[in-house]
Formats: sequence, C-alpha cells, structure tokens
Amino acid sequence: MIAISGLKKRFALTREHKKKKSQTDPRERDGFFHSVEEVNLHCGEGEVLGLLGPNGAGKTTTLRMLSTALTPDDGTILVDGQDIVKKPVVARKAIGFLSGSTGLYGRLTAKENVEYFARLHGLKGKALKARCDALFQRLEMETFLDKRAEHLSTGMKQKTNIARAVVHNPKVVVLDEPTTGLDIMTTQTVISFIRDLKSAGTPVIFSTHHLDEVALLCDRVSVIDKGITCFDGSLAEFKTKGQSHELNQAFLNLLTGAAHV
Ligand SMILES: Nc1ncnc2c1ncn2[C@@H]1O[C@H](COP(=O)(O)OP(=O)(O)OP(=O)(O)O)[C@@H](O)[C@H]1O
Repeated sequence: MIAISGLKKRFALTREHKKKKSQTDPRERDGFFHSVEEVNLHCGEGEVLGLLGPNGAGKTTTLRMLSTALTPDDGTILVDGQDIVKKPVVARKAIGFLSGSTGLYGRLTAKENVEYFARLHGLKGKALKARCDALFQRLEMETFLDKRAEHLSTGMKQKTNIARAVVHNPKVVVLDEPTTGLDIMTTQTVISFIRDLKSAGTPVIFSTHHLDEVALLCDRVSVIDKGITCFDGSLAEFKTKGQSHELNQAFLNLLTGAAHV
C-alpha cells in the first residue's frame, strides 16, 4: 500500500529564475518555486495508479520524494505502513523505482548492470541467477544481454532499467513515464510487465501522458495540476467527475474546471 498525504516540496529560486520572475505564476513566491504544494494519493494492494498532469505539474518531483531521492518539506508518505521519510533505508528495499534519467553503467553489459544491482540488494548465487534469468526472459532481453549499456537502443536501455528497478522483488513499484520514447513492441512488453506486477498483488504507480495506457492498466487515477492534487480516485470516478467516458476529454474537463460547471 502507498499512501501520500499533504506532500509539499519547494525549491529555492536561482538568481537566473529571479531575473526572469514570472508575474503570473502563483507557484513562484517568497524566493521559492513551489513545485509540489498539496499532493494526496492512495494505491492499494494489486492496484495500478496512473499519475497524470500537464508538463511541470509536479509528477516527477512527487515520485522522487516517494523514491526517497528527495526529502519532502512537509506531508507523509507511507509504504506498506512504514513512514519512508523516517525510515529511508527500509523504504529503499521496499520500493522499485524507475526514473526518467537512466542510471546504467555504460561500460557494463545489460546483464552485468542488472546483476550488479541484484548484488547491492543482497542477492547472490542461485537466487541471484534465478531472479535475473526470470526477468531477462520476461522482459525479452536475451538478445542483448551481453551488449554494453552504452551501445543499447532506447528500448533495450529501458528494459534493462526496469529489470534493475525490480530485481530485488520490491513490495511496491514506482515508474516515472515508463513508456516515453519506446516503440510499440517495447511499450507492449512494458504494459504486460505492469499487468504481471498487478496480478502478483504489487501496487504500481506510474506517471504518463498516455491516457490509452491508463485505460488498459489503471484501477486508480490521480491528477496533479500546478503542484496540487485535483483528483484522486477510481477510474470510474475519474470518468464521472470528468463528465466523459473518453479519458482524454475527462482529463481536460477536470483540468479546465469544465467538469465542475
Ligand atoms: N531541482 C529543482 N529546482 C527548481 N525547480 C525544480 C526542480 N525540480 C523541479 N522543478 C520545477 O518543478 C516543476 C515540476 O516539475 P516536475 O518535473 O515534477 O513536473 P512533471 O509533472 O514531472 O512534468 P513533465 O510532465 O514535464 O515531466 C517544474 O516547473 C520544474 O521546473
């Protein structure tokens, strides 16, 4: 289970920012940019939650706090009942996090990258081999396992990153735009991998701009607009509140306020 409430994060404005200070952006104030102002969401066992929002809404900042890469200024994040801000080491074991910026070691092969992270998580011997082999097969990585990461295509890198993120069998999985830049085949593999996680009861949160993926995968939807959660609920509630069965339209209605008229 993942439960986020009252989450906030602001960044000090740089001199550059201050020079270009926007007169209209209410998130720029008191010398700070308020990236996340009030985020609340909930994702239970076996649920997949799609995190939506326009560019710059605060999705990545939220997911980076959830992964413990960033410390919140306020609010609570519970993962499996544990407060991850107070127990970041426990949290890192419990969470599998895929970030937008790839963190593969270019001179290691795809296989070596995944095995390296498996070892960091304490896996070894037969258990390490069994876990890695299962992931390589599931993510259809066999053809490029021995290629150096620096020579992999975008899709191959993403599969390697996903395997790396979940190699320790985390209790919850958090994916920041997992299908961005991928071809249709690789996207299908990623979508079906998320379905497997769901079937195994693992809560999954992923950010996306693709509403067709939300339709295929999600039980729950959370929408952030200008750093504030403006919707968090089931897919059915999203359609009702957005006043449309067409997800793109429901999303737009929620963002423009048309849904509240
Ligand atoms: N370290 C930082 N310092 C200053 N501002 C930041 C920092 N990180 C993020 N921001 C700002 O916070 C806002 C939210 O960024 P974030 O990356 O979380 O948005 P997003 O919803 O993931 O957007 P996108 O869909 O474009 O990826 C943006 O305006 C961004 O410039």
